[in-house]
Amino acid sequence: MAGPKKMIIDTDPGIDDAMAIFVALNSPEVTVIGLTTIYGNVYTTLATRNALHLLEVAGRSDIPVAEGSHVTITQGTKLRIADFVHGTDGLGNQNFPPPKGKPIKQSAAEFLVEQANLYPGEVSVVALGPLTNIALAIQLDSNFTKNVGEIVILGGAFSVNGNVNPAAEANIFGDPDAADIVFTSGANILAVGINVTHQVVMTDGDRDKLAKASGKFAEYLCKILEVYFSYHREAYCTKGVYLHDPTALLAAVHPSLLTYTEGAVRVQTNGITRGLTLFDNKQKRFGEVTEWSGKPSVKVAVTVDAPKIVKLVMDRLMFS
Ligand SMILES: O=c1[nH]cnc2c1ncn2[C@@H]1O[C@H](CO)[C@@H](O)[C@H]1O
Repeated sequence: MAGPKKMIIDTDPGIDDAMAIFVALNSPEVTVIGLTTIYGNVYTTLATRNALHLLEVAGRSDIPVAEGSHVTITQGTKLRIADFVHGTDGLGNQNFPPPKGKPIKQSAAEFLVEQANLYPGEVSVVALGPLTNIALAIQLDSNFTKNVGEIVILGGAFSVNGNVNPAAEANIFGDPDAADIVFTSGANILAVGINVTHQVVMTDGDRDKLAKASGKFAEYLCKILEVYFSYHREAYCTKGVYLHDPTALLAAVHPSLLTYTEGAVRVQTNGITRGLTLFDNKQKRFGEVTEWSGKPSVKVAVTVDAPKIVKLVMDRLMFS
């Protein structure tokens, strides 16, 4: 029998990132072998600080944190930071003390390449932010796409509106050029877009249950969740929050909870639809060569067993 799946979480914590990291740390099916950091919900420096902090909260400072890129793959420095979703500190404006730990010397891309080389075919990368680090790993080592077991991407809006604007989902919008490199790289990819994660909602009632639980993850999350809930009330008029990152994480742990389709995905890199993810469903055999022709297929999630995902998230956050 194979042991637990080795997992690297590329993350921009982020309130739903914190939930996903805690779920992973409480999932016996996986061993988290490292966190790599990226901008998105916060700038990369703060993402690193938050990643170290969350591991300290969990009592898992043994897990290495490798800092990722501070700029996009095209050296862009005008980043879109979603602090209005997560608070200016990324973790619900709680002013937590700085972590004691430090990131390792390797960059995120170097760490990803090293671990994929060390355990060929065994490492699952769960990418919860813009895809810059993953694209850098692909550029750093031409064998990375073969060595990495799978890349589960939280990102894209497949046949639905985005959440940055009608075209684009936040993680893909964060670095569309990197996303296009990753989607066309030939790696074993599963994309979990907001067409799926918007079906997975933690309700106000679930949050009340979490508040009554005594586990350390539940206790911590109840301190930081309010900012995320109030953003959803205002932006979406929902009585609850979307479980984006935990859903992608659990897609790596229990793939049978989702269904998916396969085909090439390209990302629009400029214009008003910058960040748009476009999937070729192969229902038409095009007479001409297109920008999708000959590109490797990826898996794109289509349906999700939302009640089971919510239950797993709740169980793993309440009993810790
Ligand atoms: O409305 C939004 N704008 C920007 N980012 C968002 C929004 N809602 C959630 N996220 C963040 O982006 C990823 C999903 O697209 C999630 O990681 C979530 O934390």
